[in-house]
Amino acid sequence: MMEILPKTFYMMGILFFACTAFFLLTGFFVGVSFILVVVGVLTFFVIGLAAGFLVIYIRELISNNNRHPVAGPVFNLLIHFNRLFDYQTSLAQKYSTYRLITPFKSDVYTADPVNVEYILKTKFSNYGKGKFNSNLMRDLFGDGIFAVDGEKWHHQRKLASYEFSTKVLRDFSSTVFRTNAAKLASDVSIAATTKQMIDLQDLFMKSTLDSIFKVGFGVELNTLSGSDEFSTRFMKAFDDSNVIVYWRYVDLLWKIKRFLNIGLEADLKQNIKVIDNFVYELIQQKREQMKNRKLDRGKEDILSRFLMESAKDPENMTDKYLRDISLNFIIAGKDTSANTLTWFFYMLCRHPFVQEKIAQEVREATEAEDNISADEFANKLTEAALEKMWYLHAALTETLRLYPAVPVDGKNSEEDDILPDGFKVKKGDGVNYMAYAMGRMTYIWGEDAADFRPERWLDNGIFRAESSFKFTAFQAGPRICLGKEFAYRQMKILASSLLFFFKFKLVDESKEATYRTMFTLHMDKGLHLYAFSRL
Ligand code: HEM
Repeated sequence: MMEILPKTFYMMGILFFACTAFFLLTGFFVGVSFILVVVGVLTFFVIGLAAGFLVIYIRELISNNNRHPVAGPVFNLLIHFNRLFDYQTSLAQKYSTYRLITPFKSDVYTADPVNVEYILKTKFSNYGKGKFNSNLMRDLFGDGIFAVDGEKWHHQRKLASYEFSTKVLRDFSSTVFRTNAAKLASDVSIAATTKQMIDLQDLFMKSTLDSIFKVGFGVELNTLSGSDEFSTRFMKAFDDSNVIVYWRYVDLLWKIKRFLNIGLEADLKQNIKVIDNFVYELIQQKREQMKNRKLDRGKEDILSRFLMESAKDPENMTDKYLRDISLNFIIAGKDTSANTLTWFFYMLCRHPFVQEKIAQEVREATEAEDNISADEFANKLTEAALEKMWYLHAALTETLRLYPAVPVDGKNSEEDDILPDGFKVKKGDGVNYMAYAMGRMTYIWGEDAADFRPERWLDNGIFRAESSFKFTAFQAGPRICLGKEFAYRQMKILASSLLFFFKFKLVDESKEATYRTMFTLHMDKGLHLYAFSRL
């Protein structure tokens, strides 16, 4: 019955379409206007498609094919786009793993740590980014580490892993973070003295962009000082592209719009031009630096390492490939840490007791005096001092549990498979793990899952990590985030500098913060605060 039903509907659809075409053509010959004919044909075409999809949907809904429960059609994502991650959370409360039906395949969404471990580690080779994700991301991410699998991923991962593990990079990055933390504290100090409102998200974005340029590419950017219009344009183009490319997941017509160069796709093209100019200029500058041996740190930054590789293998490591690699590192290094810090300060304003506790911990760990300057204080943020800040570490982790910088992450199934929960996945299905929803599940974190409680991460005052398949903010398995340690160090240095000198309050306590739906969990319209000097 199940096989006959859709075939009958398809036949009816074809018959319906043929009759329509016949009548419209007849109408055309007897003098009905061409526009009417086109509109008529298009209308019936859309109705035909909708009927076809309805058949597929009903079939998936009622068939008992040992597949995950159907939570709805993929169009539900479009309806709930502005609150997408909360919509996914509400579904995950009903089913730990569920499916959304698209016209061509199923998209599986899971919040089950056992399935997550299977996808990200046990059967890693079956769950890559896949063609679907790569095609969608390619215009912006190109062949960078976030968008590729196989040989290209291996190559980039290997070179970057080596770079991240060196002590030189670690020491140099700490120095850069301290310098930027002192700059940030000075900026906030001016706002505190003049009682001006600040957008902390904007300041964090600038600060983390400056850091990734200096550490990753050995280039001074200084967006925090606001002097460079070129980089400000780049940041705006970059954020807007992130939103538009994410929108493609719910826009079935994006390829047609790209072909016709209309709507958001036309905007994306313009934005990518701005981004490309910026990144190619960076690569050019870097080449000059290396040629003239003006590079003070020689081989230690990530871009230099890739440029040296490209000199050995110019055919494969083209400028376009270098552009992709660099851009993916900017995405990785800028938004994730800045967004996490933003939600962290939002949580501290909502929980002033936690804010005070961290300020006290910072004071004790650094043994800093009240009259210290921002630069002197930054120098007190040594590795030893940072290591003593367990409560701060726990509060950042608690923030990432509730507000993971990458709220949902998509893979693709290469072959038919069965997940550990016993349900089937088909070749070509999307398989996503939902870090945002997982952080809110009582079946993972207990009855107080929705509460912000840094204490849940502490055992006798010492930080206790959880399984990376349960706390998935940094992904897990062979593709686990390469910058995790780097990110914690940067976030701890920036947060402790601000909390030592200032107390923060929301400008509007009554307003609940929300996100702008995109790849990263960006706070919509920024984080507007007042800072008050503590000293
Ligand atoms: C709070 C901060 C951060 C969070 C929550 C975070 C989270 C993640 C997540 C979820 C992924 C997997 C993304 C995917 O495959 O689609 C990832 C990958 C990655 N992250 Fe991070 N990240 C953070 C900071 C950083 C920083 C600062 C860097 C570098 C400077 C970095 C470098 C990378 C790289 C290179 C990958 C790709 C790994 C691979 O595919 O093998 N991350 N990160």
